[in-house]
Amino acid sequence: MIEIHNIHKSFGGKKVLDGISGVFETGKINLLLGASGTGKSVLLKCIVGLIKPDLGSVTFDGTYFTNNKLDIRQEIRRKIGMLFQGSALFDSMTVEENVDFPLKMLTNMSRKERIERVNFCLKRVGLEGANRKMPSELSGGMKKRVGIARAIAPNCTYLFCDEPNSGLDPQTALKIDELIKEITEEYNITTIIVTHDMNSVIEIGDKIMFLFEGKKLWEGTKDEIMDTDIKELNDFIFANRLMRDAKRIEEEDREEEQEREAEEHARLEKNKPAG
Ligand SMILES: Nc1ncnc2c1ncn2[C@@H]1O[C@H](COP(=O)(O)OP(=O)(O)OP(=O)(O)O)[C@@H](O)[C@H]1O
Repeated sequence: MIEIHNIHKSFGGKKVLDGISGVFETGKINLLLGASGTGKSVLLKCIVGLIKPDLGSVTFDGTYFTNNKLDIRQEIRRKIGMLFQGSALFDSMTVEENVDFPLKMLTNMSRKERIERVNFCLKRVGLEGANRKMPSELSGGMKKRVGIARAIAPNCTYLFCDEPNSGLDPQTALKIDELIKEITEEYNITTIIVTHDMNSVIEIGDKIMFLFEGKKLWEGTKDEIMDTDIKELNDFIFANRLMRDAKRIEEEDREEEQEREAEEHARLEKNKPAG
């Protein structure tokens, strides 16, 4: 579990994060949702320690991270896997070398053990045998898979993904979402995904935190998100026509159900034996 408390961050007098607190649960997909420029990526970077918050703290499974001693921060960092926007593979390295990279940097594994681990991770993301390929030979979806294999290679406890779907067609995006969800549940990882994709919310969002202009305006589950009365959140969700249609259909179904129940009730009342 990751806990953040009262995170503030400004750049040159411009407030980007304004006192954000919350909990990200283990074995769950935790989404940071919000429009462009609302501070999602900055919050993610504050959590992993790439940006130092001006105020506030982050705790990983009870261990204080922000401003803690370097060796403790490094120990936590070793447990973090990152999937960057655009995959960020090393173009001059093969797939195998890309996935092996964090193992070389972060573990004392022998070469044989590392290659076994690389092969295991490639198989897990559906890329068995792609070891010798170069990133330039891969599709966008395959690159994301290599990025996921690289992120989980050192047995990460925490997984951070910055818009893992960007640039993918809807079908491939769904497959990548499902893969991240499966891996999260299988290895009991605390996963945080930055997104503005409502499809991801509906498909895999166990817990959602909605940011607006640097503030947390709402948090809840995907089943609750369609029924809030927060204007900014509704404007965000229903800017998407498919979401408006989904909401309309849900409301029509609910009305039909209520009518059916009322008719059934009236029928039972009518047929009640007198006295
Ligand atoms: N290093 C930085 N220096 C100055 N300003 C920054 C820096 N990083 C981010 N910002 C500003 O902080 C604000 C929030 O940026 P952030 O990247 O977190 O938005 P976002 O919600 O992730 O948007 P998107 O969905 O477009 O990626 C933006 O106005 C951005 O210009």
